[in-house]
Amino acid sequence: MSTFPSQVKIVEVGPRDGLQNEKQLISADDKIALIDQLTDAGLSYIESGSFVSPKWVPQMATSTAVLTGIARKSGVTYAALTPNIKGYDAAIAANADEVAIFAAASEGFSQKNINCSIDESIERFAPIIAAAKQANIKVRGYVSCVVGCPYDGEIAPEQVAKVAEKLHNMGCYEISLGDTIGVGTAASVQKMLQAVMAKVPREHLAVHFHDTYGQALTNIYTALQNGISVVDSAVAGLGGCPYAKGASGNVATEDVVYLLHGLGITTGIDFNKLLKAGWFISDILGKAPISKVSNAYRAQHKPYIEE
Ligand SMILES: CC(=O)SCCNC(=O)CCNC(=O)[C@H](O)C(C)(C)COP(=O)(O)OP(=O)(O)OC[C@H]1O[C@@H](n2cnc3c(N)ncnc32)[C@H](O)[C@@H]1OP(=O)(O)O
Ligand SMILES: CC(=O)CC(=O)O
Repeated sequence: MSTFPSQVKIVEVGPRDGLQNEKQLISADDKIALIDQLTDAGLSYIESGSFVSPKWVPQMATSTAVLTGIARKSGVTYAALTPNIKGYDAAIAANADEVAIFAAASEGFSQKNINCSIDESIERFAPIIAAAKQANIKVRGYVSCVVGCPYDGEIAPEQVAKVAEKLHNMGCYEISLGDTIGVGTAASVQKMLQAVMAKVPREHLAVHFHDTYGQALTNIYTALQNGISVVDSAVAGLGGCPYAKGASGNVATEDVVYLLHGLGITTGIDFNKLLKAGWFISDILGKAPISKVSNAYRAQHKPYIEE
């Protein structure tokens, strides 16, 4: 217990990772309403869009409208994904507070996801880092497929460490380690974290688990035991990647907050407002949240815990 951080920052990726794979196009207004509710619930970091090719990810074509339409709250970071300098310029024009670049630990996924090799992707990111440095914009880095890849299979922890170190050395202030297809277990995640922490200090690491095999909370617990204090999650357990067939949603923010609060770890999040935000977007999508916690509260308190 004593090794756990006393406070955890949740990076809410629902409006981006959560929605990017939804076939039904969600309007900018609905995305704005979701982000505003998440802000009101106390999330301090909300990945609000993605400036990628709309031909590749049509759902994210509203990102300029979304980032320019939200009610910004002081102290909250509204970030966006940027694969190249074109995306960076568009994100900054839309007032993104921060950007995130995204590499992969596997060549197969890098090719399918961003149409280039890992080394080429690092080259494409260099101008983003340079421009962001000049503009005083922080850059977050992702490494996808940190345990397994839908194309290349099992991924060696040393390969993850190599890519994470590259992103860290080139100027990313934080590296988010993504189990894109959710195959990790406590044992494989521990091995991967050990290899990465030998190259990048844990203070600069975040974890990003998809829950395909139901292991996400256990894997987060493993990361917390390693002193990692930044966790990515998506409200209502939304999510999936268009280039990782069969991968299910991100771990639900509701489930993560329930775990953290149960451990006495503070998050600054109003749990009830978070539940409401999850039901708001799930109603629009026509399905219940993929969060056991949220469904349990709904069943017991109909529809939420009334204040
Ligand atoms: C694990 C995860 O969840 S990661 C997130 C999910 N995955 C993604 O979002 C990846 C999406 N991938 C992509 O958008 C693409 O692979 C890219 C843009 C990164 C690279 O695609 P490429 O086809 O190699 O790009 P290229 O530079 O050749 O440009 C092709 C077209 O895309 C357009 N384009 C390139 N970058 C962008 C951008 N950032 N924003 C909008 N359009 C863009 C170009 O203008 C060009 O348009 P045109 O055909 O009308 O002339
Ligand atoms: C960029 C991401 O969304 C991280 C991942 O799931 O691989």
